[in-house]
Amino acid sequence: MTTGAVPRAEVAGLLCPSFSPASKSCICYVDGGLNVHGIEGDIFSYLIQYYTIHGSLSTGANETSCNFNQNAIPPGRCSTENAAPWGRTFGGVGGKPNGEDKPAGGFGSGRTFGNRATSGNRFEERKFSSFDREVVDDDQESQSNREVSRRGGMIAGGNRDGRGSGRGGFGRFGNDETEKQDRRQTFGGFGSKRGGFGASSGDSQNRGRGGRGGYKGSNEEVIGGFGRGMWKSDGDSEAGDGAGPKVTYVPPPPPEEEEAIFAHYQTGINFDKYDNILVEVSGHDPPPAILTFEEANLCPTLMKNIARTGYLKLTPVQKYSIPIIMAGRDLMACAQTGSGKTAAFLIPILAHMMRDGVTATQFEQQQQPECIIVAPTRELINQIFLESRKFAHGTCIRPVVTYGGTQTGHSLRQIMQGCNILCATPGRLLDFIGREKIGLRKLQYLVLDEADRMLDMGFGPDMKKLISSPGMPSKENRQTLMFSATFPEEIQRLAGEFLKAEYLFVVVGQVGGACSDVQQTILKVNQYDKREKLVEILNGTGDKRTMVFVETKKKADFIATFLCQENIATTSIHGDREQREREEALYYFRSGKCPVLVATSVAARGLDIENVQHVINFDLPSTIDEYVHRIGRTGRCGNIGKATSFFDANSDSPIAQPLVKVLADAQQEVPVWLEEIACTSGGIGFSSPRGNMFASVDSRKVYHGKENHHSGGGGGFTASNISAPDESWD
Ligand SMILES: Nc1ncnc2c1ncn2[C@@H]1O[C@H](COP(=O)(O)OP(=O)(O)OP(=O)(O)O)[C@@H](O)[C@H]1O
Repeated sequence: MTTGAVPRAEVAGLLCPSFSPASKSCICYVDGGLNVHGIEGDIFSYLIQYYTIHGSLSTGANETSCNFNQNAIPPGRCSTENAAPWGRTFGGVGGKPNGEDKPAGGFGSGRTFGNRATSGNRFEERKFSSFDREVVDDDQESQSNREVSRRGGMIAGGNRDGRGSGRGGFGRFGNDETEKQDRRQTFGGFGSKRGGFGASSGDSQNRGRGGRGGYKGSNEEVIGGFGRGMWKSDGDSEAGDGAGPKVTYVPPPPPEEEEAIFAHYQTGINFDKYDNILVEVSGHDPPPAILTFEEANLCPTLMKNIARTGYLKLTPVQKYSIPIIMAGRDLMACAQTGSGKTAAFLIPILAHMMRDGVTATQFEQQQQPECIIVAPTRELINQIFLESRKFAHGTCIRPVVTYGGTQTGHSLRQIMQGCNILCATPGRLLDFIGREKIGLRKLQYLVLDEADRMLDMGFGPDMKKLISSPGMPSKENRQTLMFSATFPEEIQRLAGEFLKAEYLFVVVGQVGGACSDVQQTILKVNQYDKREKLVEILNGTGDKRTMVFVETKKKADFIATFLCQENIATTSIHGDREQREREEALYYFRSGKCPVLVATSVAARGLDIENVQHVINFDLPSTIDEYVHRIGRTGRCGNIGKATSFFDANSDSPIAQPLVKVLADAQQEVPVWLEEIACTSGGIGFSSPRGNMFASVDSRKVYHGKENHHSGGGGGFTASNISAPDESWD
């Protein structure tokens, strides 16, 4: 596989075990599945995609470009002599890129990818070549990383210290534990191999630890903490044992100008229809709902902030949740995506804090927040933080955010300046509690947003750790609030551990129901035709902001690359991208510079992006709850949206049954063929724990009535085997 190997030589910044300086070439071969051997195949293919998307590859003394000649394999030869620039070789059909007479075979004649991806036979360095790298400024410490980023994440010339967060993604490349075998087989060179640089393809703990890694920069910040276990959901490698790279990314500061702080988008034509949705409150002695903000008896500053945010009317979840929270009750609330759950908990919490005269205390070594909010993804927790800033504006209450993938020193400095509301992802929160930077003595409110996700297998252990942390008030002595659009019964049961026995359960509409403002279309498209169909749809929608969901991180990059080649301005977000890149991707998507965002499930929940008009499930998710969250990125706050899902009968049949139910419940057209598949498939073992059962009731009633809602397709899941997805989210 490798001949004349000179270890640690580089190919375009990639350590290439087979690089020979004499011939400036490396020997490698491409197998039938398009796995490139000899230079860490998966990583290599990822690099190609990466450079194609980010287009910052340059060639220098220690760099070379590679081509893979499909006709000459195995083995194929890659060399500087016959190489076209990388950005131009991807996607060819085993021949000459774009008609040029080069021996470059391209990388596209695999079983699934490639043949159809080659209209131009060319990936050019275009719109995304620099990604405006200066948008977010790093601090001094991360100078070298800045260089890394400008160049697209890799540095030529040897093992650079100070890679910092670098291309941490490689560390986990190939760790797609949940990637389905069938998909792997048809996915050509992307996703069939495990491992990679610093990868630990094992369990989720290792995933987090080995995570972004393999490199250790000289300027690493060694951080003590709870040790390995706690990192499993964090997804960055500020590891407790100092083995991971330092994370140096400092996010841009939040806006200070009032106009930006209170920026919001318009409610849609269906906003008033929220009033017609049935709301059910279960539990003892619930306080009555309020109909207007005035009835909530909020202090003038908060009222003013609410008005500036553009809220005139309460949404149903707010009508019920605000008085419940203000009455000091624990709450589990389930309401459709985009219907204002964030404000439903922030407003009453802030109302209490303002009433109690809470003020931030600066420069205390250990901050004691009154409220902790946790959410499963970095972008979501940041969004919640920005919302809390709106409502707290002009008061002495200080919200702070901290999440993985960002420099801890920066977060700590923010916290030290005073912290009343701490918005955090779980790994980072546990770290700070473990390091006694955050104390829990004053904690009154614990909020789990996307609570079903926070309690499932992925984050559940972290949440348990959190509630048993030293100083954590018992559930009797704190107020615990849980919000989501989906609440599988098993998760509801688990939630009991966190909530007082007499908690209230508010259900707006149906638990797990899709937002009825989203027009859902299911298309039967087989694996091989998906890309063509995607391009057809995107070409027909012009500049409409569209999110395209795929199943794996690698595929996200691949599809983004492919769309770029098709001249569709696209960016991507997934857990193998650096945090800086993730935020840039969102920035470009939000601003409309890249109207298409290819995403994994990391972007499925909570993200509130204005004007997302279309969600495309290129791959259907494996659970119906995930489907509901994904399509909920559009049709928010009374606006209408569209969701199109590609259904491949070979792999998606198990979700047919719950899908039919979701469509029917949302008064959507159910294709006859889908109903037929649903009838024959049964959905066993695939759907969410609730299978095809859509409880519109509090699961406590279910126990009392001894009903069994797992018949007919629940698949016998228990809470502990609700799968953690492909992503490490936190
Ligand atoms: N009462 C209101 N009036 C007008 N706009 C509102 C109101 N409440 C919330 N919004 C806006 O609606 C949008 C969706 O709210 P939010 O993100 O809280 O939804 P969500 O229910 O948490 O959705 P998801 O389930 O996807 O997390 C936000 O832009 C928010 O500012």
